[in-house]
Amino acid sequence: MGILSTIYAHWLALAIVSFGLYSLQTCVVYFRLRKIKGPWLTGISDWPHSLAMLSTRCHEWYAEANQKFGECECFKTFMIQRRSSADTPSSISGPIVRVAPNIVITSSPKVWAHVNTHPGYRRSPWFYRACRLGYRQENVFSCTDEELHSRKRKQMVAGLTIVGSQYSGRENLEMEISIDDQVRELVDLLRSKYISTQEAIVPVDLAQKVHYFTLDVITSIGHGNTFGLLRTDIDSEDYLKSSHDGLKLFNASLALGFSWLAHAPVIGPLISPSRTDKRGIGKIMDMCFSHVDKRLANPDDKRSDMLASFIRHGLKGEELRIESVEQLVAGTDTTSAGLRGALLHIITNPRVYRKLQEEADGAVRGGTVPKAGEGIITSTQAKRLPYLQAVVRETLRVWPPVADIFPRDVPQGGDTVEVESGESVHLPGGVGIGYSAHAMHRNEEIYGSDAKSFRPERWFESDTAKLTAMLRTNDLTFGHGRFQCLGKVVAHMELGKLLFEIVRNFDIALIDPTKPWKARNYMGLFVISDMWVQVMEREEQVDG
Ligand code: HEM
Repeated sequence: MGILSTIYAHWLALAIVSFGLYSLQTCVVYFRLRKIKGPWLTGISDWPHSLAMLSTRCHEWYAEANQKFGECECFKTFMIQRRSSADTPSSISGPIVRVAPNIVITSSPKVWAHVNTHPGYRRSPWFYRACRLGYRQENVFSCTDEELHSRKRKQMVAGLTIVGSQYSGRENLEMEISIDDQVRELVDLLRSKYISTQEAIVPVDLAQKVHYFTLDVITSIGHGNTFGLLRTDIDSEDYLKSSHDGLKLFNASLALGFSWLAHAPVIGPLISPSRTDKRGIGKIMDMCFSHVDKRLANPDDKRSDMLASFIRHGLKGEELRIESVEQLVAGTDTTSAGLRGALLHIITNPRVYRKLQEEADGAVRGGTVPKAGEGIITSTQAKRLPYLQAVVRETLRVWPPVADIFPRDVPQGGDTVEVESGESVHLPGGVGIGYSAHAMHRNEEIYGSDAKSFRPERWFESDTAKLTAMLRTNDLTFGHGRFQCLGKVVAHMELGKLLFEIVRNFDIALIDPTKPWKARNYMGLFVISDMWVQVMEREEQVDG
């Protein structure tokens, strides 16, 4: 009797055994984390998490989970203390909740810092492998192998920093000049084409122009050549659409559990992004690869940019090519989301807008920054403007530009983590633990009862201990420890310079305040569109 006829003869018995084994496995997985609560079905099924990812609002789902289900047996004392305390905040975020049978998330800065520094935790392959850009090609972000990741970081860190930074790399000498050029391009573009007056409104999609800006910055500091999107004011090659199509596809395949197919033999090479693709990430790859190849073909090129630094530090061949694509993916939607979030909060808060303009005018009058039209504010000057810096911090807090769970696998043998109240929780080995950005950065325990509101003044807190806790938590928006963002210096430079130059030159208002923008979360990155605004020249300009 053949194998098929044997299966046919015993199909019922086989079905019962399979179901029994599946149920047993589900129970075992469920019981490992039974003390940690989560939304309905998350203890036995990945579907609630998958649906949240497909909804493109998973950051909100994570935050709600923390808020509603943070009361687990492990935190009994924590919750009782909070409930009986006189200043009980209206919303308490539970420090650890379950979002899938084998995954928990935390809103505790203490736990998240521990997870990112304690040896043995490693990036969870189910998430990070889905961030590979080509067939089985690791980039620094997708890397789950600790040794390879650490080697890559060492080779790349200098290219993404500047003279006098914490890494003191004298590597990317042209970085600030390149960013200044793009700030100037964006201000000129708004001024030459999109100025509204009291007689006529000229709508402009600020989300799109900001994306042109970040893409031109990255290609300029990265490859020494911009796409020229701001100069031409058109994305004729569909770079934006290509990268967003790619993100959508990555997000859907991860949510539906198919992303592993892209690394499987035979089928993987056929479906992974490739430079021959006409759209998506493949198209972006082709453009980046061409830049790298041109540079390698001309070893006499004396440019001092990110690519030159990567080459000097030993990146070569396919690895160099793929890292140049990764910088583009990591450095555009992230900073774009930060800039758009800042601009939206500024233009919808008249008090904040006015205070920023007053600070800018005062700095011009005091001669500490260049007059409008005579130069772009330097990064050092921007860092000395306290209200501007408070607005940047407050934006990153209330609207963390990168908001996925960034899961790590707990070391084999498990680990015991301690939350802020001092209570300990044991996490079994192999369980994934991620981060709930919106729950952490809007936590009333850390930031006070108005934590959900945009109030830059909170950063002038006089209680030193409270301020220190706030600053430490806020710094986590760029990751932590050995996984911390490599582009933090670049991002801060873009934020400080562009926000200053926009507010000192223009008065901006939304066209339709009931629909400020469309924002969708794909794998933690925000694709934002339709941020229609009117831009007016400022009536009172300071002459200096
Ligand atoms: C406001 C803007 C930005 C935010 C909020 C941000 C946030 C983050 C976060 C949270 C991580 C850590 C992810 C993890 O833990 O797995 C990260 C990693 C990374 N970021 Fe950023 N990022 C920003 C801008 C940039 C820019 C402009 C670049 C490049 C020019 C960049 C390049 C990278 C790279 C290469 C990594 C991977 C580091 C590693 O794996 O060791 N980021 N970023």
